[in-house]
Amino acid sequence: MEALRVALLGAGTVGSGFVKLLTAHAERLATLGTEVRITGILVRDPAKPRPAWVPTDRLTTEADALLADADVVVEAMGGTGRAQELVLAALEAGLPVITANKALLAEAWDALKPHALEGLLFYEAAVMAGTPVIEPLSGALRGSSLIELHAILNGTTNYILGRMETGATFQEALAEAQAKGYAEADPTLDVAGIDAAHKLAVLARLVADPSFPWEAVRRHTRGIEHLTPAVLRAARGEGKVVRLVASLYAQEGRWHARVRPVKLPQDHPLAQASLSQNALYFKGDAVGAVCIVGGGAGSLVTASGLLGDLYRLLEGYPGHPPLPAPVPAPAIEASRFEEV
Ligand SMILES: NC(=O)C1=CN([C@@H]2O[C@H](COP(=O)(O)OP(=O)(O)OC[C@H]3O[C@@H](n4cnc5c(N)ncnc54)[C@H](OP(=O)(O)O)[C@@H]3O)[C@@H](O)[C@H]2O)C=CC1
Ligand SMILES: N[C@@H](CC=O)C(=O)O
Repeated sequence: MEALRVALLGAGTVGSGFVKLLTAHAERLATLGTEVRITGILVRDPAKPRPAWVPTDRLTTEADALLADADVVVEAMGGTGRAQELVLAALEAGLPVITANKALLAEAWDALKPHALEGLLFYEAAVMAGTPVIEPLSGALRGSSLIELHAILNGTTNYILGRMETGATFQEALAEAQAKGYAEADPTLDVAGIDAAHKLAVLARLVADPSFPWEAVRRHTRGIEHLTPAVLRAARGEGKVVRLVASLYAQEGRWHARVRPVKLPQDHPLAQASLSQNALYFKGDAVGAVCIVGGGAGSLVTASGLLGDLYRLLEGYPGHPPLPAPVPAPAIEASRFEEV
């Protein structure tokens, strides 16, 4: 049986979940004729306590040696600093990279895009965790041109808003989301809308424009820091819920991206996403409306997306390709939501 050497970058919430799932899938993976072996796990502090199933003898701080001994890199470190250096080094050496890091994908796209076009970059877990959106948007839904897309893309803020509706304060709800492993290492990225904006930038390159600039999303991003239980109660009184919604729509002949809290009718498809769940509403010219709802954050939910990509790689499929060319912005008025 062939061996596939995996270099895992990170053993935090997502990385440790990946180790657990990979172990559970060892036999099924072997039926594909490959023994998948984690050769090392890059961390900052090997002495930190880890879940029992993380093999502490494989923890390392030696990134170069780890990459030199790998067939594939699974990146669950986060950030745009060291993660960017290592991911680019791996890609430039021709190694496939599976990543959950939407900040990197959003902000370092110019450097990553040529490798994505080569089929080396797999990133299902980066948007809506293990709930599939990258694969349908870069595959089956290419048969339709985008009319508009609206999505709840951040589990932490959706959890906070849901918990505030049932009596928690903002700070209590945020602390719970952190304890459950939903929040970013810096939770400002969640509550200020930046994490949702990162994910929207990733989606925009799959459905609107392969070079959609990160800055065009970031400068139209607002978070949920100003929301209070009283605001959420008032919305309920109108039959609405307040949610952080990321939108991509056409106006005056070009694509626009927005992330902001809006009032949604309680029966809107996006409002079906509860607590840490996410939801995506895609309207295409031929397929019509498609809605995908599921887990959007957390250890195993995200690790499932990483492992799904590993299966994709082992089955011989390339990574997720951006659009080959921009989709013309249609002259159709998009849905409007009331901002809060
Ligand atoms: N949490 C979630 O629900 C989801 C997270 N993601 C993404 O997955 C990635 C990881 O998130 P998460 O697991 O929550 O983050 P954590 O902070 O829990 O884990 C990060 C891991 O990376 C290691 N690490 C970070 N920086 C360095 C560095 N410079 N050198 C070596 N090791 C480093 C840390 O080491 P050490 O343990 O020693 O500190 C830790 O093991 C991020 O990109 C995040 O956005 C995506 C979807 C969902
Ligand atoms: N912090 C993120 C984690 C998943 O991407 C979120 O809350 O959605």
